[in-house]
Amino acid sequence: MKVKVSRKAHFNAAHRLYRKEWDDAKNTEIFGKCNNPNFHGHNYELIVSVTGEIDSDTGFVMDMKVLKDLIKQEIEDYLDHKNLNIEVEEFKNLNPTAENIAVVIWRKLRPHISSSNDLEIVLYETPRNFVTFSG
Ligand SMILES: Nc1nc2c(c(=O)[nH]1)N=C([C@H](O)[C@H](O)COP(=O)(O)OP(=O)(O)OP(=O)(O)O)CN2
Ligand SMILES: [Zn+2]
Repeated sequence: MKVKVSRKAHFNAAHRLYRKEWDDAKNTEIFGKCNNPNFHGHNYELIVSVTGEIDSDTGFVMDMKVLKDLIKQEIEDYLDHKNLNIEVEEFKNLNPTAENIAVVIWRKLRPHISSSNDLEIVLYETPRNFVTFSG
């Protein structure tokens, strides 16, 4: 019997969507206002879910306090109030789209989650735009 436990978190970050290899006309055609060279910010909302068997001793799939601390250390401290394109190594050569940010978050958390549990990332870039990644 598997159960999914989830923790919400948030961070604020700035980004610009563009490809260095494309000229400004092409970048504006594809990315529109998101190609503004002055960057813009989002209040990202993150839902991290871990699915697995309930431990018969603790009653936990995973201790939510441990999950909370893990998200703070690995994600919030790493991304909050950052310019993703400039300050975050993974995005120096990778467009910081919601899809790519979700994959980066999954890769940073996965080594810390029990291999017998599944990990899912839901990332809201705006209240109406969100992506889901499960590895
Ligand atoms: N597949 C993706 N498409 C877009 C992404 C993305 O990460 N993946 N990102 C953007 C922009 O960064 C931004 O998220 C779009 O903002 P906007 O279109 O203004 O979205 P809103 O939800 O604020 O728009 P409403 O009109 O208020 O619904 C673009 N595309
Ligand atoms: Zn944006």
